[in-house]
Amino acid sequence: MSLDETTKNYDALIVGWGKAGKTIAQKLALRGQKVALVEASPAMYGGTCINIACVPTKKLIVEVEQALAAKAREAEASSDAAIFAGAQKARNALIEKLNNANYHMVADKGVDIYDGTGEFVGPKTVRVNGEQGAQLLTADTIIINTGARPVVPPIPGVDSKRVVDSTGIQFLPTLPGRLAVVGGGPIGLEYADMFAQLGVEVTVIDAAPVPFTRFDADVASVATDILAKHGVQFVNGAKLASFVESGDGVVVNYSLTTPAGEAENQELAVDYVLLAIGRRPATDGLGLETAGIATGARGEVVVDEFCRTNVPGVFAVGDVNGGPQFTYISFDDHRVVMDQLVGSGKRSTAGRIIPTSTFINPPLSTVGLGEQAAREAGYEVRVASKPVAAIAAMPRPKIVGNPDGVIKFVIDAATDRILGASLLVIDSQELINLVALAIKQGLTAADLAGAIYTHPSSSEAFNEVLA
Ligand SMILES: Cc1cc2nc3c(=O)[nH]c(=O)nc-3n(C[C@H](O)[C@H](O)[C@H](O)COP(=O)(O)OP(=O)(O)OC[C@H]3O[C@@H](n4cnc5c(N)ncnc54)[C@H](O)[C@@H]3O)c2cc1C
Ligand SMILES: NC(=O)c1ccc[n+]([C@@H]2O[C@H](COP(=O)([O-])OP(=O)(O)OC[C@H]3O[C@@H](n4cnc5c(N)ncnc54)[C@H](O)[C@@H]3O)[C@@H](O)[C@H]2O)c1
Repeated sequence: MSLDETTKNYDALIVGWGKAGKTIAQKLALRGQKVALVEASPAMYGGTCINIACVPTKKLIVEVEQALAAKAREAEASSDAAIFAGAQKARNALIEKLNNANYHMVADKGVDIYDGTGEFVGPKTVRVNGEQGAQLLTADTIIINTGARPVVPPIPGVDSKRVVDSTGIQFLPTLPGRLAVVGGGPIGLEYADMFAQLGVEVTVIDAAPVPFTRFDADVASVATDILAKHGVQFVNGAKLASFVESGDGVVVNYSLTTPAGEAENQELAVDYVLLAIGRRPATDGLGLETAGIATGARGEVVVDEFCRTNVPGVFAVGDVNGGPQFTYISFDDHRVVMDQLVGSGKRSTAGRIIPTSTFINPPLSTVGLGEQAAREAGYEVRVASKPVAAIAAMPRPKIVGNPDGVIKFVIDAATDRILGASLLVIDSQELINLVALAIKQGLTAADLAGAIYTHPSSSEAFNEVLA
């Protein structure tokens, strides 16, 4: 949209092209409402997930895995660098298409799109600061959907061009020989595993005491071994000090604590550093104070279980409201807000069962309570667990050539109800959704064990593990 000096009024205004916001924009426009969407950058039409996060990272991972599998079969092997370059090319082609498709998905439904950063200048007034100038917009309903940004620690050398974030690493000019991944969360682990499988010397440096620290210890140990087998090295309990560029590389300086409690300085020379130590709600510069919209300690917009801020008519959805940072949570936030705007107003974020998948190879997926957490919650716990390679009733991992991993269920011994699961196995990004539904419906281990599954599939593991 071109910008002019008069204030434009809308029924609904969405600030930031996130998953929730773009879905709400389309639905309200189809209902005949006058809707505007403000996005800081055309390169981000469609939001973080499709442009720089979930989709491009999984495209890179899949391309690399498929090319490596082909390479293992071929007599004439392509180089790892060529495989990486091919994966980048495929990634770029896909993302360009999706960015364009996302633009049309919204614009073609009659939503007015404004290029520029949105900034509140009053409780119900947003100024778009664009290249062409400023534009004032008002609306009865305003939805903040600005996502999150990488956390950047205030340490020397952090602005080096050899220190890249989860976006920068997708555009490395060549495959590095040595990579330090600072942060062993999902971003760090997914990239670490992919680059290690490409023959890169990868070291994950994390502040947490052990790798996969948020998972059950036995599952974490199997996952750590698999990544170690792929070539990933882990440094845990690290305190980051600085990055120093040196020649064609960069040195990571950090310290470890000795058993005597003393700090021991360490350094690691690499070609690049991927910095992935978390993402913070993107509220800087949004003018929330001017609008009187409350924020919390991490900068998140404070909302209730209906995604409502303290200002009537203003909602915050997705990463910016400080909830779990997943695209599907943003999608669910959209359902909550739509129910407020045009439904019964009853749907809320309370009581969500939230599965997760970390796309290492094989993927590690979880839902519900871990073993320790279940015990701490007072349950008498039964654990049903089996290494994937030992599950006779599930030949699929052997068919596809990846029998690594473990399947573990945490069950309430008193009722036989499923409390949680950790699935480190091929296809777990699909299986975990079935388990999440089972937990939501209060199903028992016997229900899942007794179900009929197709063959050869991955879900038939449940016949055996839960028997
Ligand atoms: C590398 C990576 C991999 C990930 N992988 C997965 C995955 O596999 N599965 C998964 O579920 N989640 C994954 N995530 C998390 C997921 O990407 C986010 O949770 C999700 O995209 C958040 O969506 P959102 O609706 O909050 O907003 P976003 O999609 O983040 O959109 C926010 C938009 O607002 C714009 N914006 C910001 N400030 C302003 C402003 N002031 N004015 C106008 N526009 C503004 C931004 O440019 C952006 O386009 C990943 C994240 C990263 C970084
Ligand atoms: N597959 C998926 O669903 C997927 C994939 C990628 C990202 N995401 C989402 O994006 C979010 C952000 O991911 P992330 O991996 O950046 O963050 P994270 O918060 O999940 O993990 C950050 C890691 O960095 C470590 N860390 C924090 N400060 C540190 C420091 N100063 N020095 C060393 N280590 C430090 C933490 O111990 C932790 O292991 C995730 O929480 C997740 O919700 C999801």
